[in-house]
Amino acid sequence: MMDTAKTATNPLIEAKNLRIAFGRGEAAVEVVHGISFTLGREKLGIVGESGAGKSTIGRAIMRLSPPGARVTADRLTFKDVDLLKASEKEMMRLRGRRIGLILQDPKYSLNPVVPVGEQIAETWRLHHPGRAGAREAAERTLSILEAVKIRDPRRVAKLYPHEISGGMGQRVMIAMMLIAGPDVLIADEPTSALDVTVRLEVLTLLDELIESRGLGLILISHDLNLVRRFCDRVVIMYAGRIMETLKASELDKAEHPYTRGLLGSLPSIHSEQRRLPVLTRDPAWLLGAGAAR
Ligand SMILES: Nc1ncnc2c1ncn2[C@@H]1O[C@H](COP(=O)(O)OP(=O)(O)OP(=O)(O)O)[C@@H](O)[C@H]1O
Repeated sequence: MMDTAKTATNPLIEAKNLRIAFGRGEAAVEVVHGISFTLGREKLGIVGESGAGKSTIGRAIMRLSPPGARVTADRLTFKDVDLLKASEKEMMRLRGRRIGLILQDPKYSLNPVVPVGEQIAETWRLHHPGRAGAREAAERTLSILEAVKIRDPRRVAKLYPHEISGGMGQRVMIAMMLIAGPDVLIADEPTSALDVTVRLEVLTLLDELIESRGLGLILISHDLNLVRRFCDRVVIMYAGRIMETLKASELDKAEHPYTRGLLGSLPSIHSEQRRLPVLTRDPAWLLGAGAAR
């Protein structure tokens, strides 16, 4: 599948033949098998079952792969920065500042002993060292809390992470990522821990912020239904390979058997007739069916 002109001309992130393996020498196991995709100023979903390699890809882009991981690619870039070759100092500037990461549970990302407002203000100061005034940081914090639609931001800013709900925690995380002024957000199952109503609220907010600020979003999820609703394009992954890349609006027309299987697993009045295919063989056989790399 060809990329749209929007993403092909000026990608924010480009991965070409990205491979990720864990372990060394003969014991090395490749879990991402040479995948390629681009991200423009758009919402790109990466969907697949557990173990497909989605989170591993997100971490490789941030260069936060665990020790023992080997990441290689013909190209892995953020704008003109080579993410495989950039110095650690450059990566520290990129992370948080230009590429924000939102994980499933804000409890693991927030410092439990610091009020949330202070953590957001600290992020602002870290990324704007020349303008480090405490007053400006506090004002920016209140205005970003308002932007993520937190009511009574002055009160909330003083709360500790354990005093806020899961949905509020994700709003705080989004605020903390946005205050740095990034180009790209990577959200890895950002709403999986939330109940349905709050999930929709948080995704709608994320959607509005991405659109109004013209950012690129990679939304990593096992939930095709959610991704098709919020994303412009969808990368369908299975066992470390991209089966197919499609516009979300074209998902219904997908011909690839794996995508059709995933679609079939969505609840419908005919759901008893629609089953996920059981993939017992190497998924390479599926690649013949019109898959993008
Ligand atoms: N640190 C690691 N060491 C060895 N193998 C790993 C490591 N991290 C991930 N893997 C393996 O890489 C593969 C991809 O895992 P990954 O977490 O990226 O999948 P995922 O699609 O994000 O799944 P989930 O939705 O369950 O998070 C899996 O087979 C997993 O066991």
